[in-house]
Amino acid sequence: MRREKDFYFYKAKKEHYPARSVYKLAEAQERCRFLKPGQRVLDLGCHPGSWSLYAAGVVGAKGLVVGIDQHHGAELQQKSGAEIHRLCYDVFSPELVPLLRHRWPGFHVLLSDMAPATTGSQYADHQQSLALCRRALELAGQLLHENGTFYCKLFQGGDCPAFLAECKPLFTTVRVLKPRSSRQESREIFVLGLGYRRPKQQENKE
Ligand SMILES: C[S@@+](CC[C@H](N)C(=O)[O-])C[C@H]1O[C@@H](n2cnc3c(N)ncnc32)[C@H](O)[C@@H]1O
Repeated sequence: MRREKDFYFYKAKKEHYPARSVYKLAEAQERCRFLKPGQRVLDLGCHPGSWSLYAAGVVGAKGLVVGIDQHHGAELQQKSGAEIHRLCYDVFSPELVPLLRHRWPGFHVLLSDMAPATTGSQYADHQQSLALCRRALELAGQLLHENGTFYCKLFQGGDCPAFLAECKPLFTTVRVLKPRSSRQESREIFVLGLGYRRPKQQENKE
């Protein structure tokens, strides 16, 4: 689908972000203030790097951003903010969690802007997006600190309520956001989980 260069495209260019998608995180942050100085942030599907750059600016020099994407990306140009580590992995790789756990003691915020390659079938795109969201939620269970935040893109479809029902017991608050910068015709929405609560069973196992 051909994309019009709109207000957010030019704003991103002016503000030196590689993609207009940055405002889908920035708007959520302006509304809910979940990114805080000093936090460690895991950014799934980070390429080309706008969310990582934005998060690095908010968490600042004492924080850290780890971006994961199946595509290699060019080094990000940063003037200040947290150090950004980019790792080239498929999020379904079994090596990912041991590697992250070895290098960092968990994360305060897990972001996922992961999107499947769209097929033209709304049903197939929804199911593939849902698989990525479920993997992000699974990784949250393994890597997110108690009381942490989850912010995840989902292509809408019939199984949205089921996914929200899976999120609800794991967070104090679950909200669905549709930022203004997300195109009206796009089926994407964003699920925000605040206050991660590790399930009791999992607590006992660890
Ligand atoms: C919309 S882009 C992310 C844009 C990014 N948030 C930014 O602002 O620059 C979606 C990304 O998800 C990545 N992705 C999709 N499936 C993935 C997977 N299984 N593992 C890792 N990355 C994946 C894609 O490679 C793509 O770069």
